[in-house]
Amino acid sequence: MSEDKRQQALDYHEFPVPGKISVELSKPADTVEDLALAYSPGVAEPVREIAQDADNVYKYTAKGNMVAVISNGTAILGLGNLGPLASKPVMEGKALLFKRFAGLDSIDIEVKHRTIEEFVDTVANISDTFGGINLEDIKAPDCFEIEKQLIERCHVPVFHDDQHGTAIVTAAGMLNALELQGKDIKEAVIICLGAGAAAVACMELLIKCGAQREKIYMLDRKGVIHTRRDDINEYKQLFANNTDKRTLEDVIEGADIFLGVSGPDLLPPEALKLMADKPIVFACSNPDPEIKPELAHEVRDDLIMGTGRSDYPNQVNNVLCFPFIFRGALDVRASRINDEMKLAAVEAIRALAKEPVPENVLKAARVDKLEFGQEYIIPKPMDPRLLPRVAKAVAEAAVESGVARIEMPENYMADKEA
Ligand SMILES: NC(=O)C1=CN([C@@H]2O[C@H](COP(=O)(O)OP(=O)(O)OC[C@H]3O[C@@H](n4cnc5c(N)ncnc54)[C@H](OP(=O)(O)O)[C@@H]3O)[C@@H](O)[C@H]2O)C=CC1
Ligand SMILES: CC(=O)C(=O)O
Ligand SMILES: [Mg+2]
Repeated sequence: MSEDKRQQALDYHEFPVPGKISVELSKPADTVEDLALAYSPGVAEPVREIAQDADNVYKYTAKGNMVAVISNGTAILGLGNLGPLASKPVMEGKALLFKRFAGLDSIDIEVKHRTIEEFVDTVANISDTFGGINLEDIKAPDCFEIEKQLIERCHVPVFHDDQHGTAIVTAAGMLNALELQGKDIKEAVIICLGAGAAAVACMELLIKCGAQREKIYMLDRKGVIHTRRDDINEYKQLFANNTDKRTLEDVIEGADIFLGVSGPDLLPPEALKLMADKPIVFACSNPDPEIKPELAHEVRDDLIMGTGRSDYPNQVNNVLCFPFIFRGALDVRASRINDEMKLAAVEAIRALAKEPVPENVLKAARVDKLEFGQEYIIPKPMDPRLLPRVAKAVAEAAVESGVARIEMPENYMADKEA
């Protein structure tokens, strides 16, 4: 990032007030009458109602529209384990996106802890306060155990965004990119650089979309994950390939897909040259991708390229999912976010990229034209149609799969479709 842009980013966060979120009141609190309703004595009435029937909490408090963004700062974007406090700007950023794109109130919570048990206890003990829990930037393999335990213990949806939000958006973009490149997911040879939270979830969801496990080569810092390695955890084990290939260069020759969910500049241009015709490269590490798009386009003119960033075409980033999947889940009070809801989100995101793009989206994206093709495989985050399309698809899937605790609201999202 240039010095100029760096300062701009710091100023954005510092001025006119520090940070990116604040709390606003939804009720008047000006007069003695207002205060007698908002606080003592009036507040005792909803207290009594909730004590009698816990469901009344959705009627009388902000719970039903509130998501907690919770991190321990152990895998902050691709910057690594920089601790809970340093993760705060990212978590405030996620809260900003929840509000901006889905109207959901959101608060960031950064947890200092020693053991997985301590983290899980902390989150489980406060979870009833919120309509949903969005876990963020927690490193693998801890994230898998943490999410599993929290799903068991919490009464509201728990969703590790780096796993499932990333996987949903990757699958949506990948299916479109494969279609454009004329390739079949069942035949595709897939290289996944990174073997953590995002990698494991992305590969599992691509398999649900038709990818063949044996055609996937996953790599961590030590190279290819293969069946003769004895240093891999149970999650990497699921992707141990029975192969003699050991390095990125070994596996990438003739591959159709490269997904980077690892770190900056880890895909050398020489390796990209080895890929099959019409390759797909999603270099999703933030803020710095596994290969810069300029460099990738220099060595290949037949590729479809995506990154996690806002300032290049094809932003493959979980922002296209998490605001909307929570919106849909909360609006039907889903008890969990299941595979049916995830696959519904994939299809809804994917389908939107094939529709004509409205003028206001072009304006916000600072482009003259966007048309389904190499440079536009996935919607822009500021596309207002994402909210009604994805939230509705998710809510309907929740109802149909039996995890919704209330019925589909009448004319759900109709006003947002205009
Ligand atoms: N665009 C998007 O929407 C998203 C992008 N990401 C990006 O994906 C990356 C990983 O995030 P996440 O999965 O949450 O983090 P994790 O900490 O869970 O996993 C990181 C993985 O990257 C691997 N890795 C790191 N450096 C190298 C290297 N030099 N060579 C090979 N593998 C390497 C690690 O290997 P090992 O297991 O050996 O330590 C580990 O498997 C980050 O850059 C993040 O920004 C994540 C989520 C969403
Ligand atoms: C986008 C995101 O969540 C990440 O890079 O971690
Ligand atoms: Mg993240």
